[in-house]
Amino acid sequence: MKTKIAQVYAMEILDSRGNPTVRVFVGLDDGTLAQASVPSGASTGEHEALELRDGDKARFGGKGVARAVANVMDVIAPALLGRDPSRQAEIDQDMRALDGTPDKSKLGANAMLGVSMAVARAAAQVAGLPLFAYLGGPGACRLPVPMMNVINGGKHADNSIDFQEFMLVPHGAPSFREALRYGAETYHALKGVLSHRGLSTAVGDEGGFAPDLDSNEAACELIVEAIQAAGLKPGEQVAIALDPAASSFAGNGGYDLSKSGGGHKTSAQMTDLYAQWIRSYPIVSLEDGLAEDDWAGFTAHTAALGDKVQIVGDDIFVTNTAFIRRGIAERCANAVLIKLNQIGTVTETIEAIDLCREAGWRYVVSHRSGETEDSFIADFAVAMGGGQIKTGAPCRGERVAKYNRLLEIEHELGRAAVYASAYRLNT
Ligand SMILES: C=C(OP(=O)(O)O)C(=O)O
Ligand SMILES: [Mg+2]
Repeated sequence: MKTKIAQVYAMEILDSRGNPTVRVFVGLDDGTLAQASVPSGASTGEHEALELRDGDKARFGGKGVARAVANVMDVIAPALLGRDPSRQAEIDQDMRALDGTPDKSKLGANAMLGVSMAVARAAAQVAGLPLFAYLGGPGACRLPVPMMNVINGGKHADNSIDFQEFMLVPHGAPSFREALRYGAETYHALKGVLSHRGLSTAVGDEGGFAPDLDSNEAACELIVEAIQAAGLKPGEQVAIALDPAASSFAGNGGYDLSKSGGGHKTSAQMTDLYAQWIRSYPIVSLEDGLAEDDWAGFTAHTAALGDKVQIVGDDIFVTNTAFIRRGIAERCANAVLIKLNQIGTVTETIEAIDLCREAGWRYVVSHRSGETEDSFIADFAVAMGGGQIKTGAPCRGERVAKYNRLLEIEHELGRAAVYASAYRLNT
């Protein structure tokens, strides 16, 4: 007899910014208990599925998630009791039908995703498999190259940098374990480089340093210096990825680099700026170099830069197949940032990834700037086999939880583990 869902329970917990978020427990009739916690973004795309918040100023300034929690227990739970947890796609479909809105605004994407992830974990436990193997099958052996955010700006830090994320990409390492070491050692070297120049080593939301710099470009220079100071080779062992998160500084028909005093730029001027940087620094990936509604700009941007670096769309696609499909038709990018809570169920996230695979696009499984200790995305990245994960600096518990889980998975896979060291965008 199949194991059945016997209990679905939710509670309000805190995320890494001290804001409330949803944790869901799914209990089965054989005593299995699984849980999952939902992350939360700050530089959110306009078309993301809705994160339901209470709006009651007396609790957490309106950011409470009591309504989402109640939706799990009062609306979703009764519909799932007695169901087989391995029927993930059906369960996700039924939750969507219960919600009935295009943006999940009735039940809340935070309520639905918590249930969706906890159901997957419960089913994996029943199958006697680690989550990555349950979701990815026997071929799930590829450890992702991490994108490690070591300098934070934009909406993630109160400093003078417009661009949100400057990341290390240790693509030249022989294994995930070594990649993590390259990243951690470069992170520590960067702290030394900053201190030596009298710059702040305080950190932003994702654990990267958040100094006040004279220009955005100075961040690339500091990172190259840090890679060398760590005894590693820039471009060969460790490269750079950028997420300017340009929607957050779009304005006046262009882009306002006002945090750094960099003036106003048109879409074409932004692309020229990136082209210059790509010539000067070992950059392999550029995410959201333009704003979410600048579709024509993205097409030109990809035509100009897409054969040199990976062009990743985050806010423009919001892990939504409708937007990704348009992006493929208009050649707006060559990769998609994948965030489970942008779309709100595990099944729809896998559909977005399937679309990328069909188009020959890459995909990067990603955390949010507001995270919890839940390491679901580590297993998910291995299961989906895309070979890339973005999950912050190699410090702060909520980021390190994902890296440490990837170390466990690599250990568990043993000789079968493959690090995507073939990741070479320029060849
Ligand atoms: C992780 C990101 O930030 P947030 O979670 O704030 O959207 C991002 O923009 O890629
Ligand atoms: Mg982004």
